Amino acid sequence: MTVRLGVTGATGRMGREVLSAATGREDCEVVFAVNREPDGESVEGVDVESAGEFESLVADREPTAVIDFTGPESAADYARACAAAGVAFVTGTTGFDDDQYEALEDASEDIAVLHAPNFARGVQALVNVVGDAVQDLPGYDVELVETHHNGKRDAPSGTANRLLEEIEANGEFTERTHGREGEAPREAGEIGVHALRAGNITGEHEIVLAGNHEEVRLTHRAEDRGVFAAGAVDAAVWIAGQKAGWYDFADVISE
Ligand SMILES: NC(=O)C1=CN([C@@H]2O[C@H](COP(=O)(O)OP(=O)(O)OC[C@H]3O[C@@H](n4cnc5c(N)ncnc54)[C@H](OP(=O)(O)O)[C@@H]3O)[C@@H](O)[C@H]2O)C=CC1
Ligand SMILES: O=C(O)C1=N[C@H](C(=O)O)C[C@H](O)C1
Repeated sequence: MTVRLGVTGATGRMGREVLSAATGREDCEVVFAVNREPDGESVEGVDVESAGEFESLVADREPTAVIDFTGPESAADYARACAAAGVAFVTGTTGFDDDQYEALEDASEDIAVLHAPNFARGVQALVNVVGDAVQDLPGYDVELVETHHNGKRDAPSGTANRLLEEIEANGEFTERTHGREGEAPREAGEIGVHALRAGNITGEHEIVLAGNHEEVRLTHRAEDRGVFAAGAVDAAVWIAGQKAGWYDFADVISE
């Protein structure tokens, strides 16, 4: 079966990569792409249409799934529109507030919704191991450093927040310290969280565990945005066969 894809945020950094990844595959077809202000542009041979046309494009072109990399407010709106139209929704957008995230969760009652703050397979592996590392090293200090390009809006990154959930799962760490300044020494139960924004860096996440005169560093470095786009297209192809519900990238990888 060929999966019919709609793409939002088509002229953005990730939208362009998604179009490049999707148009190079035989198991999917891009049936439309939209951006907020497209300016008559085409990306990878796909005409980019106005976001205002989204609902009529969905009705006319009948996508199986929509892939979204826009911003939290628009992703929540697209989730609602996809739910109304019965179209599966895959989003890699990060930086949601509680209400926006709830809109995605509500949509998953009617359609298949998959949200992943990071579509790199290596990040999923990091998510899988970080909790074990914390568990195996009780009493060690843990700090997280994430580094991204200077155009990124949200901090800490969505991936950092996901990793922090894993680190906090066993209850040893209860307080996030964002950045660090002043005179007080580090306290037990504290995780330092540091966001760097510089140049064109695609995305790096490092967890430092230190104690007992030793240190462990777990690092993921994305070398190219194509890795995220490939994962998002894999997710959209996978979700085409799924019933309404909430999914994450681990569900895609585990099959
Ligand atoms: N899960 C993952 O693996 C990854 C997630 N991300 C996340 O994806 C999101 C996008 O990142 P990135 O591509 O770098 O950001 P960009 O700012 O480069 O791209 C976002 C695009 O969405 C467009 N846009 C904004 N609002 C709408 C709307 N209502 N309808 C259609 N298009 C809209 C923007 O248009 P305009 O410029 O005109 O506003 C822009 O072209 C971020 O939240 C980021 O954190 C990024 C990389 C990987
Ligand atoms: O905005 C980005 O670029 C990225 N955002 C995601 C995040 O917030 O975790 C994933 C990746 O690190 C790139």
